[in-house]
Formats: sequence, structure tokens, C-alpha cells
Amino acid sequence: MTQQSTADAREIVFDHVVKTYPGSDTPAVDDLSLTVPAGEICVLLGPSGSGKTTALMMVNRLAEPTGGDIRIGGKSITDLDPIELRRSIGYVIQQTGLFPHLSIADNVATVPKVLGWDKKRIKERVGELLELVGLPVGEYGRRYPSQLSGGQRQRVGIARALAADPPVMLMDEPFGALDPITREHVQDEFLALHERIRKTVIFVSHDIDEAVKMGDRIAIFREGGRLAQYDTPRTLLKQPADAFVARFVGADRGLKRLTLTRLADLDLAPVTAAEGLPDLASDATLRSALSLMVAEGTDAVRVLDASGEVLGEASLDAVRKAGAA
Ligand SMILES: Nc1ncnc2c1ncn2[C@@H]1O[C@H](COP(=O)(O)OP(=O)(O)OP(=O)(O)O)[C@@H](O)[C@H]1O
Repeated sequence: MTQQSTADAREIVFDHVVKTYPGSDTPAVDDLSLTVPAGEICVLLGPSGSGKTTALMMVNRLAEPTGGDIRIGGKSITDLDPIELRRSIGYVIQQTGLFPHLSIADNVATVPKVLGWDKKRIKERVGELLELVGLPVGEYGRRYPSQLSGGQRQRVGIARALAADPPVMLMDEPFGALDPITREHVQDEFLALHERIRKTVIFVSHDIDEAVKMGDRIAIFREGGRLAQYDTPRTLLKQPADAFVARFVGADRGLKRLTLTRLADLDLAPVTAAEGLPDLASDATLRSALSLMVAEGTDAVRVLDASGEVLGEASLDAVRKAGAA
């Protein structure tokens, strides 16, 4: 894989942004102020109708703000031509919006073609991107969208959004239509990809588990398009700002917090009971460790590294303490 990002990620600032749709008395987004640092993933989370999609679509001016300002890399979006703006922003939606009559390779090539790239450059770029999302062009490039699985189509949607190397990506429930297993897999792939390409990403979700997994920060919206809390997943789960957020993140927020720490992050104790403890890989989360202890009726797990070497033991007490930290 050779593809690396060349465009610098950019900070996105919502500055007292309001959107009231024509004919409506109440705003869909009401006085939204938040900053997404360059290169981070910000998840917009909240109940149906709380303004998440509207907030997202204002960034690429598919919806025009009626108040306040949005700046990308310090520049107000109102000073930019909407078409130019959209070319600098990758956009991924739930129904991938792939062109059914175009091959996978041609779908990915859409924006570079519009931008007038020469054929050789387009071909190279399409090859790189399909490789990057795990769909080698030799095998998949000539297929049509109907000849791929849902998860594969979603990956093509991501490749297409990345084609012109945009500094910003907007993703509106991109994995919402996938079954839970495929969804986990595509989420993992996207996170691994993001490690390498470091775009600034705004990601709409209605799923708290997805938000905790994907987000560097989470913005929780409440009815009326108002921001209830904007924080890292850890802070949000530990210190919900009010009863609405606490209810929204769920009564099991203590368990959810255990997904944020891996066994490898613990100070492991030396193995005391050589027999009878279940084994778990060090990259497993504390939640998996707890689940295994409950399932096996033990009060510790044995932790193994990638080569199967025993690293030590993680006790129930150690997991509980780390989860509370
Ligand atoms: N084009 C439109 N014209 C008028 N009102 C709209 C339009 N689009 C959305 N709305 C209204 O704005 C509010 C916010 O909608 P939005 O789609 O942004 O919410 P959401 O949080 O993304 O919801 P969901 O999770 O259901 O997708 C809703 O009350 C919706 O009815």
C-alpha cells in the first residue's frame, strides 16, 4: 500500500450556527458552537430529529446556515464557492450513492475525472484507493456495485470519497445499513485507515457504542437541535453533563467505559494460578475480559501477546479499578 494523505487535515469550527428551515418556527440546529481539531473524528450523536444531519450538511453547504458561521481551516465556508467546497470534502452516506451503471473503478474515478486529472494519474489513484480499502482493482475494479456485498459497497463509497484526497470527510450514518458483524469489521477498517490518513472527520450516528468506538470526541444533541455535551468518550461516560445525557449514554455506561481500555494498558500481575484461568489476547478490551470472567466463573484472566506468550494475569479487581479511573 502506497497511498498516504497529502492534503493537510483542517480544523472545523461551528461558531453559533443556526439553521431554521423555511416554514418552520423552530430551529433544526440552535446556536451550535464546537471545534473539531484537525485530524480528529467527531461523532454527532442524538435522538432522531435532533439536527445531526442538518449540522453535517451545513459543512458542505447542502444546507445553508441561517445564522452564525462555519470555518474550515480558518476560512468561512460562505466565502467559498459551494461546488469547489464540495470537491474538497469527502461525503459518505448510508446508501452509498454509487452509480449502478458504472464499474467500481469508474465510480471511484468520478471526482478525479471532474477535476480533469489525466488518465494515468486517475488509474494510479483508483488502484491505490481500492487497495487501501481492501478491494484490489484487479479483482474488483471491473465489477458493478450490484456484484458486491453491502460492506464492500460501503468501502467503495469510502474510497470514492477519498479520491481527490480531501482534507475533510463527512459521514452520515455510513455503516447504518450493515449487519452487526460486517459493521464492526468496516468500523475497524475505517479506524485503521484513519490512523494513516488523518482526515478531519464528522460522523453522524445514532448508536452510542459506535460513537464511543469511532469518536475522538462526541457531540450529543438533544431535541430542538441543541448541543447537550461535547467531550471525549471517556469524559462523556464518566461525567454526563445532565440527566438527558446520562439517559442517552445508558445505564451501562460503566461497562461501556471498559471498552476504552485494553488489557495491554494494565499493569499485569504475575500468573498465580497456572491452571484454570481463561486466556485472552492483550489487545482485548476490559469489557471482553469482564465478560469472559463472568462466563467462565473466574476472577481473573490470563493475558497473552500476539505470539501466544503469557504476559501475566488481569484480576477482576484490577479491571474494576482501571474501569473506574
Ligand atoms: N429539508 C428540510 N426542510 C424542513 N425541515 C427539515 C428538513 N430537513 C430536516 N428538517 C427538520 O429538521 C429537524 C432536524 O432534522 P435532521 O435530519 O437534521 O435530524 P437528525 O438528528 O439527523 O435525525 P435522524 O437521526 O432521524 O436522521 C427535524 O425536525 C426535521 O424534520
